[in-house]
Amino acid sequence: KEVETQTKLANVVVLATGGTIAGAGASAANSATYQAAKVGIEQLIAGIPELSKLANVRGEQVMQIASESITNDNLLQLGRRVSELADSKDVDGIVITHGTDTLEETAYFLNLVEKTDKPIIVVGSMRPGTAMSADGMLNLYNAVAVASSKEARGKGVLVTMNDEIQSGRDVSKMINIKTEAFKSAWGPLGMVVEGKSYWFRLPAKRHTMDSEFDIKNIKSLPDVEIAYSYGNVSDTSYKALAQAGAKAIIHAGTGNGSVSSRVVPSLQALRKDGVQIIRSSHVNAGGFVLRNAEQPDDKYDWVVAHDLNPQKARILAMVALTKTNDSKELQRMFWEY
Ligand SMILES: NC(=O)C[C@H](N)C(=O)O
Repeated sequence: KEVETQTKLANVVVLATGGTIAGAGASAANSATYQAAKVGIEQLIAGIPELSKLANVRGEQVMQIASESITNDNLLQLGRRVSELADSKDVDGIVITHGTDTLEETAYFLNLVEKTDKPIIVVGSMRPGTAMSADGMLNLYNAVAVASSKEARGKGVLVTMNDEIQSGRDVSKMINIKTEAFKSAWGPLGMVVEGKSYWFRLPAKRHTMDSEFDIKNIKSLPDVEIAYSYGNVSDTSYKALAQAGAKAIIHAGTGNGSVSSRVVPSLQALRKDGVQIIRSSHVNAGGFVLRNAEQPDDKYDWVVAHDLNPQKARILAMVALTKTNDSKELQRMFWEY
């Protein structure tokens, strides 16, 4: 009986969505030229026999796309399936294989809306499985290792890339050609080595069980768009996005989410018309936008995204707008999540 309990393996479901981890190239030398989303989940799992020592693993192909093409409907579809599995008592952990281009967005979305403390791990690769030194196998092995561990419970949605365990909220694709592509301004939470995880810190922001958002109550996501800022920027894109129906515009600002004097009047006018203006920063290694520091946000009734990069700010804005259109409430959410 004792032996039986000791060797009881966790049940882990791998939900496959495509990406380079399911990619295939013409030759082993093709590490960057290949087609994403080609290989099915059964084949990926069969390629790593060592998984069977970590957990009882089964796969499900939810979609088969390159992650740059993920839509809001795809996010909702995936989120609902994760939620169903998390509610099942036969499932101990969930892994999602995903393209790396928007992996940080999906991971943050799930971190906000999944009401579970079971491990949810999002994983991708930078090289297709057909390439020399492909990174997908080990990344997926690590993801299953973390998903099947008790220590990963209650830590929010996690990402395992390059031997690191990152918070899905903080992590971002910072480099697009190296296998050490994913980093967080605040550092990884831990490491996973030879199938064992080593933890060093915990996420500080609200997530999953402690979140006020629930995928079960989200029918659709509102239109939130991003406008990129730079020297000599004009208001053309901001106005066009609002005209096309954006409920909020994420200002992907320079530096501290600063706003060019050329576009300030237009952003004020858009806010008066009901569009939420959310100031974020597009600096590479981690923006940090403070309220009323670069612009009088109180006076203009704008929101700041704090340390969320523009693409993560879009995710939180969409989810938040399913609950409220009050700018003070939105700002509270941007501080708390
Ligand atoms: N490395 C990758 O997965 C990139 C690919 N374009 C994707 O996001 O699906």
